[in-house]
Amino acid sequence: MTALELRDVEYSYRRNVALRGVTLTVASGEVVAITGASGGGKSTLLHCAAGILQPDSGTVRVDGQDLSALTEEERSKYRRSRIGVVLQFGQLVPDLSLADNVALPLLLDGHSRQAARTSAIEWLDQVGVADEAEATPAELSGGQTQRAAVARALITGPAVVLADEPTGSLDSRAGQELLDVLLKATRDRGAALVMVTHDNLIAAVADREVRIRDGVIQHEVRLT
Ligand SMILES: Nc1ncnc2c1ncn2[C@@H]1O[C@H](COP(=O)(O)OP(=O)(O)OP(=O)(O)O)[C@@H](O)[C@H]1O
Repeated sequence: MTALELRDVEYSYRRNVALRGVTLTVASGEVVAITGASGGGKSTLLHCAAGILQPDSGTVRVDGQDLSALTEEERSKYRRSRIGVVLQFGQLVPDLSLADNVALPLLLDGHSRQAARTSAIEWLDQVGVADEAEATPAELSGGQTQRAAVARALITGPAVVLADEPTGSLDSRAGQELLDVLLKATRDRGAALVMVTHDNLIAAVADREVRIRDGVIQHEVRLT
């Protein structure tokens, strides 16, 4: 089943053209690494796929839903439940505990505080930081907070997880561990995983590598 489909997506920052007609289809359960030199358009592609940026033209479908067909309010609700996002760092709310950070998407979707926290603590356990549930991000390592970011991205059961340099702020060992957690969590749930990376480690575990340059997909390599 197709989890994510970008068709002829174009995006410009004022006169700076970042994507020049990108078409990409990712199946449920597939792991795709987006690679390429700096400035090629990797992050812009990810932000369009996440519904954070609206393409100037072309369509983005997540789990069959055309994001541009939704109102802004519908889109943000859809994004929250069907799209998980993991960034390089700094994604968690600094004043909230890990448990409250991870519970947040469920609270915003109207779940009770107790149900949201119970689920958050289960998720923190799955990503290996349940003992740190009541600590705030500043009290923890980069690897621990990134694990919580993975839990927060997955707690709503998204069809697609989009990760922008998820291991970029970590040393190689913590990076490898985070990658293992991210791959397992998405595979267990059959979600598609699309990761932007400079890291060969990530490209090596992906099913497919998509290289982008000057806003165009330069080539795709199936790795498995
Ligand atoms: N907020 C912005 N305003 C104007 N131009 C931007 C903005 N963000 C990105 N760009 C430009 O869009 C193009 C694509 O940038 P993008 O960040 O998507 O590339 P990238 O491949 O992710 O780069 P990097 O690997 O350095 O993160 C570049 O020319 C960049 O300068």
